[in-house]
Amino acid sequence: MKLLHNITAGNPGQLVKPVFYSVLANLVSVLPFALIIEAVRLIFAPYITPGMLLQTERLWWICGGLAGSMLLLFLSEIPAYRSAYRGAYHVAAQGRAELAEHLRKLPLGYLTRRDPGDLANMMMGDFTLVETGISHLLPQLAGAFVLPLAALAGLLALDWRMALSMFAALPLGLLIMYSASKLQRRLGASHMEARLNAANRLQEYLNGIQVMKAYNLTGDRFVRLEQSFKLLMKESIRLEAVFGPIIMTAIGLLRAGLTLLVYVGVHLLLGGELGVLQLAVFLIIGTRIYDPLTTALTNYAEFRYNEQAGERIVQLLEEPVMSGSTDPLPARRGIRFEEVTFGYGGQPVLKNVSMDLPQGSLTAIVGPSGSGKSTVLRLISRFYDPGEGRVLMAGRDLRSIDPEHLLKEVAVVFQDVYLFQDTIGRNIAFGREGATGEEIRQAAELARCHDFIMQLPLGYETPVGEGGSTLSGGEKQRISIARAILKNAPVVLLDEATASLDPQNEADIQKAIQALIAGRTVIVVAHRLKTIAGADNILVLEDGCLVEQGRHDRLLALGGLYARMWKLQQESTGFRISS
Ligand SMILES: Nc1ncnc2c1ncn2[C@@H]1O[C@H](COP(=O)(O)OP(=O)(O)OP(=O)(O)O)[C@@H](O)[C@H]1O
Repeated sequence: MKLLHNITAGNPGQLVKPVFYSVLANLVSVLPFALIIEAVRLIFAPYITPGMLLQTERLWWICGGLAGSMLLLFLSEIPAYRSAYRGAYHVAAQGRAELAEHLRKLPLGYLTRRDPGDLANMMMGDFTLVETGISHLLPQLAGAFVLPLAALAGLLALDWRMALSMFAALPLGLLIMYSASKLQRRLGASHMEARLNAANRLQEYLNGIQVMKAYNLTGDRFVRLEQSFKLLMKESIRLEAVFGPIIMTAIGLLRAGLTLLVYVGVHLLLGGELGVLQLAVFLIIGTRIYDPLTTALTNYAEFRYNEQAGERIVQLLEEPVMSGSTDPLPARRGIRFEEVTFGYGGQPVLKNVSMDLPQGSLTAIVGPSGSGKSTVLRLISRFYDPGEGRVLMAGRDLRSIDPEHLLKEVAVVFQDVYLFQDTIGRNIAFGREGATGEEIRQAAELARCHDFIMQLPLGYETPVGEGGSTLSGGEKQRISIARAILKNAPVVLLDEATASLDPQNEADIQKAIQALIAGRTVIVVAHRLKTIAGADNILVLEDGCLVEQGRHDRLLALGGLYARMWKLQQESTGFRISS
Protein backbone atom coordinates (compact mmCIF):
# COMPACT_ATOMS: atom_id res chain seq x y z
CA MET A 1 0.00 0.00 0.00
CA LYS A 2 2.90 2.33 0.85
CA LEU A 3 4.33 1.62 -2.61
CA LEU A 4 1.10 2.69 -4.27
CA HIS A 5 0.94 5.75 -2.04
CA ASN A 6 4.45 6.73 -3.06
CA ILE A 7 4.28 6.03 -6.79
CA THR A 8 1.21 8.28 -7.01
CA ALA A 9 2.73 11.03 -4.82
CA GLY A 10 0.03 10.39 -2.22
CA ASN A 11 -2.95 9.83 -4.58
CA PRO A 12 -3.37 6.03 -4.80
CA GLY A 13 -7.05 6.52 -5.69
CA GLN A 14 -5.90 7.75 -9.10
CA LEU A 15 -4.65 4.24 -9.88
CA VAL A 16 -8.04 2.52 -9.59
CA LYS A 17 -9.30 3.38 -13.08
CA PRO A 18 -6.03 2.90 -15.02
CA VAL A 19 -5.34 -0.44 -13.31
CA PHE A 20 -8.96 -1.60 -13.72
CA TYR A 21 -9.03 -0.81 -17.46
CA SER A 22 -5.56 -2.22 -18.01
CA VAL A 23 -6.55 -5.52 -16.34
CA LEU A 24 -9.79 -5.50 -18.37
CA ALA A 25 -7.92 -4.91 -21.64
CA ASN A 26 -5.51 -7.70 -20.76
CA LEU A 27 -8.42 -10.00 -19.92
CA VAL A 28 -9.92 -9.25 -23.32
CA SER A 29 -6.54 -10.02 -24.90
CA VAL A 30 -6.84 -13.57 -23.52
CA LEU A 31 -9.82 -14.10 -25.84
CA PRO A 32 -8.03 -14.05 -29.25
CA PHE A 33 -5.25 -16.12 -27.71
CA ALA A 34 -7.74 -18.76 -26.56
CA LEU A 35 -9.45 -18.70 -29.97
CA ILE A 36 -6.16 -19.26 -31.79
CA ILE A 37 -5.41 -22.24 -29.57
CA GLU A 38 -8.85 -23.64 -30.34
CA ALA A 39 -8.26 -23.06 -34.07
CA VAL A 40 -4.92 -24.91 -33.88
CA ARG A 41 -6.64 -27.74 -32.03
CA LEU A 42 -9.36 -27.97 -34.73
CA ILE A 43 -6.91 -27.85 -37.63
CA PHE A 44 -4.66 -30.57 -36.21
CA ALA A 45 -7.40 -32.82 -34.86
CA PRO A 46 -8.10 -34.62 -38.24
CA TYR A 47 -4.39 -35.44 -38.60
CA ILE A 48 -4.20 -36.87 -35.11
CA THR A 49 -7.54 -38.68 -34.83
CA PRO A 50 -8.02 -40.91 -37.89
CA GLY A 51 -11.39 -40.49 -39.58
CA MET A 52 -12.11 -37.16 -38.02
CA LEU A 53 -13.17 -34.39 -40.42
CA LEU A 54 -12.06 -30.79 -40.39
CA GLN A 55 -14.77 -28.79 -38.66
CA THR A 56 -14.87 -25.95 -41.16
CA GLU A 57 -17.97 -24.28 -39.81
CA ARG A 58 -16.46 -24.01 -36.34
CA LEU A 59 -13.29 -22.62 -37.89
CA TRP A 60 -15.29 -19.90 -39.62
CA TRP A 61 -16.95 -19.12 -36.34
CA ILE A 62 -13.54 -18.83 -34.77
CA CYS A 63 -12.47 -16.45 -37.55
CA GLY A 64 -15.54 -14.32 -36.83
CA GLY A 65 -14.85 -14.56 -33.11
CA LEU A 66 -11.27 -13.45 -33.69
CA ALA A 67 -12.40 -10.39 -35.66
CA GLY A 68 -14.94 -9.57 -32.91
CA SER A 69 -12.37 -10.04 -30.16
CA MET A 70 -9.92 -7.74 -31.96
CA LEU A 71 -12.60 -5.07 -32.08
CA LEU A 72 -13.35 -5.67 -28.39
CA LEU A 73 -9.64 -5.43 -27.62
CA PHE A 74 -9.42 -2.14 -29.49
CA LEU A 75 -12.47 -0.80 -27.63
CA SER A 76 -11.14 -1.89 -24.25
CA GLU A 77 -7.71 -0.41 -24.86
CA ILE A 78 -9.12 3.06 -25.50
CA PRO A 79 -10.42 3.62 -21.93
CA ALA A 80 -7.28 1.92 -20.54
CA TYR A 81 -5.10 4.36 -22.46
CA ARG A 82 -7.26 7.38 -21.68
CA SER A 83 -7.65 6.71 -17.98
CA ALA A 84 -3.92 6.02 -17.58
CA TYR A 85 -2.88 9.31 -19.16
CA ARG A 86 -5.66 11.34 -17.61
CA GLY A 87 -4.86 9.92 -14.17
CA ALA A 88 -1.15 10.58 -14.63
CA TYR A 89 -1.46 14.14 -15.88
CA HIS A 90 -4.13 14.91 -13.32
CA VAL A 91 -1.93 13.72 -10.45
CA ALA A 92 1.07 15.62 -11.82
CA ALA A 93 -0.77 18.90 -12.49
CA GLN A 94 -2.72 18.85 -9.24
CA GLY A 95 0.26 17.52 -7.30
CA ARG A 96 2.58 20.24 -8.59
CA ALA A 97 0.06 22.95 -7.65
CA GLU A 98 -0.50 21.32 -4.24
CA LEU A 99 3.24 21.12 -3.62
CA ALA A 100 3.75 24.75 -4.65
CA GLU A 101 0.97 25.77 -2.24
CA HIS A 102 2.53 23.61 0.47
CA LEU A 103 5.97 25.17 -0.06
CA ARG A 104 4.44 28.60 0.45
CA LYS A 105 3.10 27.51 3.84
CA LEU A 106 6.32 25.93 5.09
CA PRO A 107 8.58 27.91 7.43
CA LEU A 108 11.12 29.88 5.39
CA GLY A 109 13.85 28.24 7.45
CA TYR A 110 12.98 24.88 5.91
CA LEU A 111 13.08 26.27 2.38
CA THR A 112 16.40 28.04 2.82
CA ARG A 113 17.93 24.83 4.15
CA ARG A 114 16.98 23.06 0.92
CA ASP A 115 18.57 23.76 -2.40
CA PRO A 116 16.21 25.70 -4.69
CA GLY A 117 17.44 23.50 -7.56
CA ASP A 118 16.40 20.46 -5.56
CA LEU A 119 12.84 21.80 -5.20
CA ALA A 120 12.59 22.81 -8.87
CA ASN A 121 13.81 19.38 -9.88
CA MET A 122 11.24 17.77 -7.61
CA MET A 123 8.47 19.86 -9.17
CA MET A 124 9.38 18.90 -12.70
CA GLY A 125 11.58 15.78 -12.70
CA ASP A 126 10.08 13.80 -9.84
CA PHE A 127 6.53 14.48 -10.96
CA THR A 128 7.44 13.29 -14.47
CA LEU A 129 8.64 10.02 -12.94
CA VAL A 130 5.37 9.78 -11.02
CA GLU A 131 3.49 10.44 -14.28
CA THR A 132 5.32 7.54 -15.95
CA GLY A 133 4.57 5.35 -12.94
CA ILE A 134 0.84 5.98 -13.21
CA SER A 135 0.50 6.09 -16.98
CA HIS A 136 2.83 3.20 -17.88
CA LEU A 137 4.48 1.19 -15.21
CA LEU A 138 1.80 0.23 -12.73
CA PRO A 139 -1.04 -0.46 -15.21
CA GLN A 140 1.37 -2.50 -17.35
CA LEU A 141 2.65 -4.31 -14.28
CA ALA A 142 -0.87 -5.20 -13.13
CA GLY A 143 -1.96 -6.12 -16.67
CA ALA A 144 1.12 -8.25 -17.30
CA PHE A 145 -0.03 -10.89 -14.82
CA VAL A 146 -3.50 -11.32 -16.35
CA LEU A 147 -2.54 -13.47 -19.34
CA PRO A 148 -0.13 -15.73 -17.40
CA LEU A 149 -2.64 -16.21 -14.57
CA ALA A 150 -5.49 -16.97 -16.98
CA ALA A 151 -3.21 -19.37 -18.84
CA LEU A 152 -2.14 -21.04 -15.59
CA ALA A 153 -5.79 -21.58 -14.59
CA GLY A 154 -6.65 -23.06 -18.03
CA LEU A 155 -3.52 -25.18 -18.28
CA LEU A 156 -3.89 -26.62 -14.77
CA ALA A 157 -7.16 -28.07 -15.98
CA LEU A 158 -5.45 -29.50 -19.10
CA ASP A 159 -2.40 -31.04 -17.40
CA TRP A 160 -1.19 -29.90 -14.01
CA ARG A 161 2.35 -31.26 -14.44
CA MET A 162 2.89 -29.29 -17.63
CA ALA A 163 1.30 -26.18 -16.13
CA LEU A 164 3.55 -26.32 -13.07
CA SER A 165 6.71 -26.89 -15.11
CA MET A 166 5.79 -23.91 -17.28
CA PHE A 167 5.71 -21.64 -14.23
CA ALA A 168 8.27 -23.44 -12.07
CA ALA A 169 10.90 -20.73 -12.42
CA LEU A 170 8.51 -17.82 -11.82
CA PRO A 171 8.64 -17.78 -7.98
CA LEU A 172 12.44 -17.86 -8.12
CA GLY A 173 12.51 -14.98 -10.62
CA LEU A 174 10.15 -12.95 -8.48
CA LEU A 175 12.18 -13.72 -5.36
CA ILE A 176 15.37 -12.51 -7.04
CA MET A 177 13.67 -9.30 -8.12
CA TYR A 178 12.21 -8.74 -4.67
CA SER A 179 15.54 -9.27 -2.90
CA ALA A 180 17.27 -7.06 -5.46
CA SER A 181 14.81 -4.26 -4.82
CA LYS A 182 16.67 -3.36 -1.60
CA LEU A 183 19.89 -2.93 -3.54
CA GLN A 184 17.92 -1.05 -6.19
CA ARG A 185 16.70 1.36 -3.49
CA ARG A 186 20.25 2.12 -2.38
CA LEU A 187 21.63 2.53 -5.87
CA GLY A 188 18.53 4.40 -6.99
CA ALA A 189 18.89 6.83 -4.07
CA SER A 190 22.51 7.66 -4.88
CA HIS A 191 21.68 7.96 -8.59
CA MET A 192 18.88 10.37 -7.77
CA GLU A 193 21.21 12.31 -5.47
CA ALA A 194 23.74 12.61 -8.32
CA ARG A 195 20.96 13.75 -10.67
CA LEU A 196 19.87 16.45 -8.20
CA ASN A 197 23.43 17.49 -7.59
CA ALA A 198 23.99 17.93 -11.34
CA ALA A 199 20.77 19.96 -11.64
CA ASN A 200 21.84 22.17 -8.71
CA ARG A 201 25.31 22.72 -10.08
CA LEU A 202 23.83 23.63 -13.44
CA GLN A 203 21.50 26.14 -11.84
CA GLU A 204 24.38 27.59 -9.82
CA TYR A 205 26.43 27.85 -12.98
CA LEU A 206 23.68 29.64 -14.90
CA ASN A 207 22.97 32.02 -12.00
CA GLY A 208 26.63 32.80 -11.61
CA ILE A 209 27.44 33.50 -15.26
CA GLN A 210 27.28 37.27 -14.71
CA VAL A 211 29.75 37.12 -11.81
CA MET A 212 32.01 34.71 -13.69
CA LYS A 213 32.15 37.06 -16.65
CA ALA A 214 32.78 40.08 -14.41
CA TYR A 215 35.65 38.42 -12.56
CA ASN A 216 36.88 36.42 -15.50
CA LEU A 217 36.42 33.18 -13.55
CA THR A 218 36.66 30.29 -15.92
CA GLY A 219 37.84 27.52 -13.67
CA ASP A 220 36.27 26.48 -10.43
CA ARG A 221 32.53 26.70 -11.10
CA PHE A 222 32.80 24.87 -14.38
CA VAL A 223 34.97 22.17 -12.81
CA ARG A 224 32.25 21.61 -10.20
CA LEU A 225 29.62 21.37 -12.93
CA GLU A 226 31.75 18.99 -14.96
CA GLN A 227 32.43 16.83 -11.91
CA SER A 228 28.73 16.63 -11.13
CA PHE A 229 28.03 15.41 -14.69
CA LYS A 230 30.80 12.82 -14.35
CA LEU A 231 29.37 11.62 -11.04
CA LEU A 232 25.94 11.31 -12.64
CA MET A 233 27.45 9.29 -15.46
CA LYS A 234 29.18 7.00 -12.94
CA GLU A 235 26.02 6.50 -10.90
CA SER A 236 23.98 5.80 -14.03
CA ILE A 237 26.46 3.18 -15.18
CA ARG A 238 26.62 1.65 -11.70
CA LEU A 239 22.82 1.43 -11.54
CA GLU A 240 22.61 -0.28 -14.93
CA ALA A 241 25.72 -2.41 -14.41
CA VAL A 242 24.52 -3.85 -11.11
CA PHE A 243 20.83 -4.05 -11.71
CA GLY A 244 20.89 -5.02 -15.41
CA PRO A 245 22.47 -8.46 -14.80
CA ILE A 246 20.01 -9.13 -11.95
CA ILE A 247 17.06 -8.44 -14.25
CA MET A 248 18.66 -10.50 -17.00
CA THR A 249 19.16 -13.41 -14.55
CA ALA A 250 15.51 -13.26 -13.47
CA ILE A 251 14.38 -13.08 -17.10
CA GLY A 252 16.77 -15.90 -18.09
CA LEU A 253 15.35 -18.08 -15.33
CA LEU A 254 11.85 -17.43 -16.56
CA ARG A 255 12.80 -18.36 -20.11
CA ALA A 256 14.48 -21.49 -18.83
CA GLY A 257 10.93 -22.54 -17.91
CA LEU A 258 10.35 -23.14 -21.62
CA THR A 259 13.18 -25.68 -21.76
CA LEU A 260 11.77 -27.42 -18.71
CA LEU A 261 8.35 -27.40 -20.38
CA VAL A 262 9.69 -29.05 -23.54
CA TYR A 263 11.62 -31.59 -21.46
CA VAL A 264 8.63 -32.56 -19.28
CA GLY A 265 6.30 -32.45 -22.36
CA VAL A 266 8.46 -34.84 -24.41
CA HIS A 267 8.87 -37.10 -21.38
CA LEU A 268 5.10 -37.27 -20.85
CA LEU A 269 4.44 -37.70 -24.57
CA LEU A 270 6.81 -40.60 -24.82
CA GLY A 271 5.25 -42.13 -21.72
CA GLY A 272 1.86 -41.83 -23.43
CA GLU A 273 0.57 -39.52 -20.71
CA LEU A 274 0.18 -36.47 -22.93
CA GLY A 275 -1.35 -36.12 -26.38
CA VAL A 276 0.44 -34.39 -29.29
CA LEU A 277 -2.29 -31.78 -29.44
CA GLN A 278 -1.97 -30.96 -25.75
CA LEU A 279 1.79 -30.64 -26.15
CA ALA A 280 1.30 -28.31 -29.12
CA VAL A 281 -1.07 -26.14 -27.04
CA PHE A 282 1.48 -25.93 -24.23
CA LEU A 283 4.25 -25.02 -26.64
CA ILE A 284 2.19 -22.27 -28.28
CA ILE A 285 1.28 -20.81 -24.91
CA GLY A 286 4.82 -21.27 -23.65
CA THR A 287 6.26 -19.10 -26.40
CA ARG A 288 3.81 -16.27 -25.66
CA ILE A 289 3.47 -16.43 -21.90
CA TYR A 290 6.91 -15.18 -20.92
CA ASP A 291 6.81 -11.89 -22.82
CA PRO A 292 4.41 -10.10 -20.46
CA LEU A 293 6.27 -11.50 -17.46
CA THR A 294 9.68 -10.32 -18.66
CA THR A 295 8.14 -6.89 -19.39
CA ALA A 296 6.74 -6.90 -15.85
CA LEU A 297 10.15 -7.70 -14.37
CA THR A 298 11.81 -4.87 -16.29
CA ASN A 299 8.99 -2.52 -15.36
CA TYR A 300 9.33 -3.49 -11.72
CA ALA A 301 12.90 -2.16 -11.58
CA GLU A 302 11.83 1.14 -13.15
CA PHE A 303 8.77 1.20 -10.93
CA ARG A 304 10.89 1.03 -7.77
CA TYR A 305 13.10 3.85 -9.04
CA ASN A 306 10.11 6.05 -9.82
CA GLU A 307 8.56 5.16 -6.51
CA GLN A 308 11.52 6.83 -4.78
CA ALA A 309 10.70 10.07 -6.61
CA GLY A 310 7.10 9.82 -5.37
CA GLU A 311 8.36 9.11 -1.86
CA ARG A 312 10.42 12.31 -1.88
CA ILE A 313 7.32 14.28 -2.86
CA VAL A 314 5.21 12.57 -0.18
CA GLN A 315 7.86 13.33 2.47
CA LEU A 316 7.89 16.99 1.50
CA LEU A 317 4.09 17.13 1.56
CA GLU A 318 4.18 15.68 5.09
CA GLU A 319 6.52 18.42 6.33
CA PRO A 320 4.43 20.35 8.90
CA VAL A 321 3.24 23.76 7.72
CA MET A 322 2.88 26.86 9.89
CA SER A 323 -0.69 27.14 11.08
CA GLY A 324 -2.82 29.14 13.53
CA SER A 325 -6.15 30.74 14.15
CA THR A 326 -7.89 33.03 11.68
CA ASP A 327 -9.93 34.84 14.36
CA PRO A 328 -10.04 38.61 13.77
CA LEU A 329 -7.31 40.50 15.64
CA PRO A 330 -8.26 43.18 18.17
CA ALA A 331 -8.21 46.76 16.81
CA ARG A 332 -4.99 47.77 18.59
CA ARG A 333 -2.12 46.17 16.67
CA GLY A 334 0.88 47.05 18.84
CA ILE A 335 3.79 44.60 18.61
CA ARG A 336 5.85 43.33 21.53
CA PHE A 337 8.97 41.16 21.70
CA GLU A 338 9.28 39.23 24.98
CA GLU A 339 12.73 37.78 25.67
CA VAL A 340 13.09 36.63 22.09
CA THR A 341 16.08 34.51 21.11
CA PHE A 342 16.32 33.35 17.52
CA GLY A 343 18.89 31.88 15.15
CA TYR A 344 18.74 30.51 11.61
CA GLY A 345 20.05 27.15 12.71
CA GLY A 346 23.49 28.07 14.00
CA GLN A 347 24.42 30.83 16.47
CA PRO A 348 21.57 33.02 17.82
CA VAL A 349 21.05 36.14 15.72
CA LEU A 350 18.71 37.81 18.21
CA LYS A 351 19.56 37.36 21.89
CA ASN A 352 16.96 37.77 24.60
CA VAL A 353 15.40 40.83 22.94
CA SER A 354 12.44 42.53 24.65
CA MET A 355 10.92 45.62 23.08
CA ASP A 356 7.66 47.41 22.36
CA LEU A 357 6.64 48.70 18.94
CA PRO A 358 3.44 50.61 19.75
CA GLN A 359 0.36 50.96 17.55
CA GLY A 360 0.17 54.07 15.39
CA SER A 361 3.80 55.05 15.87
CA LEU A 362 6.94 55.05 13.75
CA THR A 363 9.60 52.77 15.21
CA ALA A 364 13.01 52.62 13.60
CA ILE A 365 15.48 49.78 13.99
CA VAL A 366 19.11 50.66 13.43
CA GLY A 367 22.44 48.98 14.02
CA PRO A 368 25.55 47.75 12.25
CA SER A 369 25.27 45.35 9.34
CA GLY A 370 24.40 41.84 10.50
CA SER A 371 23.09 43.00 13.90
CA GLY A 372 19.69 41.36 13.26
CA LYS A 373 17.52 44.26 12.03
CA SER A 374 15.92 42.48 9.07
CA THR A 375 15.50 39.40 11.24
CA VAL A 376 13.19 41.41 13.51
CA LEU A 377 10.96 42.13 10.49
CA ARG A 378 11.02 38.47 9.45
CA LEU A 379 9.83 37.43 12.91
CA ILE A 380 7.01 40.03 12.88
CA SER A 381 5.90 38.69 9.47
CA ARG A 382 6.06 35.14 10.93
CA PHE A 383 8.40 33.98 8.21
CA TYR A 384 10.06 32.23 11.16
CA ASP A 385 9.03 31.47 14.76
CA PRO A 386 11.42 32.41 17.57
CA GLY A 387 13.37 29.65 19.29
CA GLU A 388 12.73 31.16 22.74
CA GLY A 389 10.41 33.91 23.96
CA ARG A 390 7.37 35.31 22.16
CA VAL A 391 6.46 37.90 19.57
CA LEU A 392 2.99 39.32 20.23
CA MET A 393 0.66 41.33 18.03
CA ALA A 394 -2.42 42.86 19.66
CA GLY A 395 -1.49 40.80 22.74
CA ARG A 396 -1.59 37.48 20.87
CA ASP A 397 1.40 35.21 20.35
CA LEU A 398 2.14 35.15 16.62
CA ARG A 399 2.53 31.37 16.82
CA SER A 400 -1.22 31.19 17.44
CA ILE A 401 -2.09 33.29 14.36
CA ASP A 402 -2.37 31.75 10.89
CA PRO A 403 0.53 33.25 8.86
CA GLU A 404 -1.66 34.16 5.89
CA HIS A 405 -4.22 35.77 8.18
CA LEU A 406 -1.43 37.69 9.90
CA LEU A 407 0.01 38.92 6.61
CA LYS A 408 -3.35 40.45 5.69
CA GLU A 409 -2.58 42.92 8.48
CA VAL A 410 0.99 43.57 7.41
CA ALA A 411 2.48 45.20 4.32
CA VAL A 412 6.17 44.52 3.82
CA VAL A 413 8.59 46.42 1.62
CA PHE A 414 11.71 44.29 1.34
CA GLN A 415 15.27 45.44 0.83
CA ASP A 416 15.54 43.32 -2.31
CA VAL A 417 12.45 43.89 -4.38
CA TYR A 418 11.27 40.94 -6.41
CA LEU A 419 9.04 41.67 -9.39
CA PHE A 420 7.22 38.91 -11.22
CA GLN A 421 7.58 38.38 -14.96
CA ASP A 422 4.35 40.21 -15.69
CA THR A 423 3.16 43.72 -16.53
CA ILE A 424 4.00 46.61 -14.21
CA GLY A 425 0.29 47.11 -13.49
CA ARG A 426 -0.17 43.50 -12.42
CA ASN A 427 2.99 43.64 -10.33
CA ILE A 428 1.49 46.52 -8.35
CA ALA A 429 -1.87 44.71 -8.21
CA PHE A 430 -0.21 41.86 -6.26
CA GLY A 431 -0.76 44.20 -3.30
CA ARG A 432 -4.50 43.58 -3.33
CA GLU A 433 -6.50 41.00 -5.22
CA GLY A 434 -9.20 42.53 -7.37
CA ALA A 435 -7.77 46.09 -7.33
CA THR A 436 -9.17 48.25 -10.14
CA GLY A 437 -7.02 50.03 -12.72
CA GLU A 438 -7.86 53.35 -11.06
CA GLU A 439 -6.77 52.08 -7.62
CA ILE A 440 -3.51 50.81 -9.10
CA ARG A 441 -2.90 54.20 -10.73
CA GLN A 442 -3.64 56.07 -7.47
CA ALA A 443 -1.22 53.83 -5.53
CA ALA A 444 1.41 54.39 -8.22
CA GLU A 445 0.93 58.14 -8.03
CA LEU A 446 1.31 58.12 -4.24
CA ALA A 447 4.41 55.95 -4.59
CA ARG A 448 5.87 58.37 -7.16
CA CYS A 449 6.07 55.81 -9.93
CA HIS A 450 3.17 56.89 -12.12
CA ASP A 451 5.29 59.33 -14.13
CA PHE A 452 8.07 56.92 -15.03
CA ILE A 453 5.53 54.19 -15.81
CA MET A 454 3.73 56.51 -18.25
CA GLN A 455 7.01 57.14 -20.06
CA LEU A 456 7.38 53.42 -20.80
CA PRO A 457 6.16 52.29 -24.25
CA LEU A 458 3.11 50.39 -22.97
CA GLY A 459 2.57 52.27 -19.69
CA TYR A 460 1.08 49.99 -17.03
CA GLU A 461 0.96 47.17 -19.58
CA THR A 462 4.75 47.18 -20.00
CA PRO A 463 6.17 43.75 -19.22
CA VAL A 464 8.83 43.49 -16.53
CA GLY A 465 11.74 41.04 -16.96
CA GLU A 466 12.14 38.22 -14.43
CA GLY A 467 12.92 39.60 -10.97
CA GLY A 468 12.47 43.14 -12.34
CA SER A 469 15.68 42.97 -14.36
CA THR A 470 14.47 45.62 -16.82
CA LEU A 471 13.99 48.32 -14.14
CA SER A 472 16.41 50.32 -12.02
CA GLY A 473 16.78 49.70 -8.27
CA GLY A 474 14.95 52.93 -7.37
CA GLU A 475 12.08 52.15 -9.76
CA LYS A 476 11.65 48.67 -8.35
CA GLN A 477 11.66 50.08 -4.82
CA ARG A 478 8.86 52.50 -5.66
CA ILE A 479 6.78 49.81 -7.37
CA SER A 480 7.09 47.74 -4.25
CA ILE A 481 5.97 50.74 -2.16
CA ALA A 482 2.96 51.16 -4.51
CA ARG A 483 2.11 47.50 -3.84
CA ALA A 484 2.21 48.13 -0.11
CA ILE A 485 0.08 51.31 -0.43
CA LEU A 486 -2.50 49.33 -2.41
CA LYS A 487 -2.55 46.66 0.28
CA ASN A 488 -3.60 49.32 2.80
CA ALA A 489 -2.60 47.19 5.80
CA PRO A 490 -2.55 48.67 9.32
CA VAL A 491 1.04 47.55 9.96
CA VAL A 492 3.86 48.48 7.61
CA LEU A 493 7.31 46.87 7.73
CA LEU A 494 9.91 48.66 5.71
CA ASP A 495 13.40 47.38 5.08
CA GLU A 496 15.23 50.36 3.65
CA ALA A 497 17.31 49.63 0.57
CA THR A 498 21.04 49.71 1.29
CA ALA A 499 21.91 50.57 -2.29
CA SER A 500 22.79 54.21 -2.82
CA LEU A 501 20.31 56.12 -4.91
CA ASP A 502 20.72 59.40 -6.74
CA PRO A 503 19.33 62.40 -4.80
CA GLN A 504 16.21 62.69 -6.99
CA ASN A 505 15.40 59.00 -6.61
CA GLU A 506 16.05 59.17 -2.88
CA ALA A 507 13.76 62.18 -2.50
CA ASP A 508 11.05 60.40 -4.52
CA ILE A 509 11.34 57.28 -2.39
CA GLN A 510 11.14 59.32 0.82
CA LYS A 511 7.93 60.95 -0.43
CA ALA A 512 6.56 57.55 -1.44
CA ILE A 513 7.36 56.20 2.03
CA GLN A 514 5.63 59.19 3.67
CA ALA A 515 2.48 58.33 1.70
CA LEU A 516 2.76 54.69 2.74
CA ILE A 517 3.23 55.17 6.47
CA ALA A 518 0.65 57.92 7.08
CA GLY A 519 -1.62 56.86 9.98
CA ARG A 520 -0.17 53.35 10.32
CA THR A 521 1.98 51.35 12.71
CA VAL A 522 5.34 51.48 11.01
CA ILE A 523 8.53 49.61 11.72
CA VAL A 524 11.39 50.68 9.55
CA VAL A 525 14.85 49.17 9.30
CA ALA A 526 17.01 52.14 8.47
CA HIS A 527 20.54 52.39 7.16
CA ARG A 528 20.57 56.16 6.57
CA LEU A 529 19.95 57.58 10.02
CA LYS A 530 18.83 60.98 8.77
CA THR A 531 15.71 59.35 7.27
CA ILE A 532 14.50 58.24 10.72
CA ALA A 533 15.70 61.12 12.90
CA GLY A 534 12.02 62.05 13.45
CA ALA A 535 10.90 58.52 14.50
CA ASP A 536 8.82 58.12 17.68
CA ASN A 537 11.23 55.50 18.94
CA ILE A 538 14.59 54.25 17.70
CA LEU A 539 15.76 50.77 18.69
CA VAL A 540 19.49 50.23 18.41
CA LEU A 541 20.68 46.64 17.86
CA GLU A 542 24.21 45.43 18.23
CA ASP A 543 25.18 41.82 17.66
CA GLY A 544 21.58 40.66 18.20
CA CYS A 545 21.07 42.60 21.47
CA LEU A 546 18.96 45.71 22.05
CA VAL A 547 21.58 48.14 23.38
CA GLU A 548 19.84 51.54 23.25
CA GLN A 549 16.42 52.96 22.59
CA GLY A 550 14.73 56.36 22.57
CA ARG A 551 14.24 59.40 20.36
CA HIS A 552 16.99 60.78 18.19
CA ASP A 553 18.01 63.63 20.53
CA ARG A 554 18.13 61.40 23.57
CA LEU A 555 20.26 58.81 21.76
CA LEU A 556 22.65 61.50 20.56
CA ALA A 557 22.97 62.82 24.07
CA LEU A 558 23.66 59.30 25.32
CA GLY A 559 26.86 59.27 23.25
CA GLY A 560 26.69 55.51 22.59
CA LEU A 561 26.51 53.38 19.44
CA TYR A 562 23.78 55.49 17.82
CA ALA A 563 25.71 58.71 18.37
CA ARG A 564 28.83 57.09 16.89
CA MET A 565 26.91 55.83 13.85
CA TRP A 566 25.33 59.28 13.38
CA LYS A 567 28.73 60.95 13.53
CA LEU A 568 30.22 58.50 11.04
CA GLN A 569 27.38 59.04 8.59
CA GLN A 570 27.72 62.82 8.86
CA GLU A 571 31.43 62.55 8.15
CA SER A 572 31.27 59.98 5.37
CA THR A 573 32.17 61.32 2.00
CA GLY A 574 31.99 59.45 -1.27
CA PHE A 575 34.65 57.35 -2.93
CA ARG A 576 38.09 58.85 -3.22
CA ILE A 577 41.01 57.48 -5.21
CA SER A 578 44.18 58.06 -3.24
CA SER A 579 47.26 58.72 -5.28
N1 LIG B 1 18.44 32.87 5.96
C1 LIG B 1 19.49 32.96 6.75
N2 LIG B 1 20.17 31.86 7.11
C2 LIG B 1 21.23 31.92 7.92
N3 LIG B 1 21.71 33.06 8.44
C3 LIG B 1 21.09 34.20 8.12
C4 LIG B 1 19.95 34.22 7.27
N4 LIG B 1 19.54 35.51 7.12
C5 LIG B 1 20.39 36.25 7.87
N5 LIG B 1 21.31 35.48 8.47
C6 LIG B 1 22.38 35.91 9.38
O1 LIG B 1 21.77 36.55 10.48
C7 LIG B 1 22.48 37.70 10.88
C8 LIG B 1 21.54 38.90 10.93
O2 LIG B 1 21.01 39.11 9.63
P1 LIG B 1 20.04 40.32 9.32
O3 LIG B 1 19.68 40.24 7.88
O4 LIG B 1 18.93 40.34 10.30
O5 LIG B 1 21.01 41.55 9.58
P2 LIG B 1 20.80 43.08 9.31
O6 LIG B 1 21.09 43.77 10.57
O7 LIG B 1 19.46 43.35 8.70
O8 LIG B 1 21.95 43.34 8.23
P3 LIG B 1 22.05 44.39 7.03
O9 LIG B 1 22.06 45.75 7.65
O10 LIG B 1 23.38 44.08 6.41
O11 LIG B 1 20.89 44.14 6.12
C9 LIG B 1 23.61 37.87 9.88
O12 LIG B 1 24.78 37.39 10.49
C10 LIG B 1 23.24 36.99 8.72
O13 LIG B 1 24.38 36.41 8.14
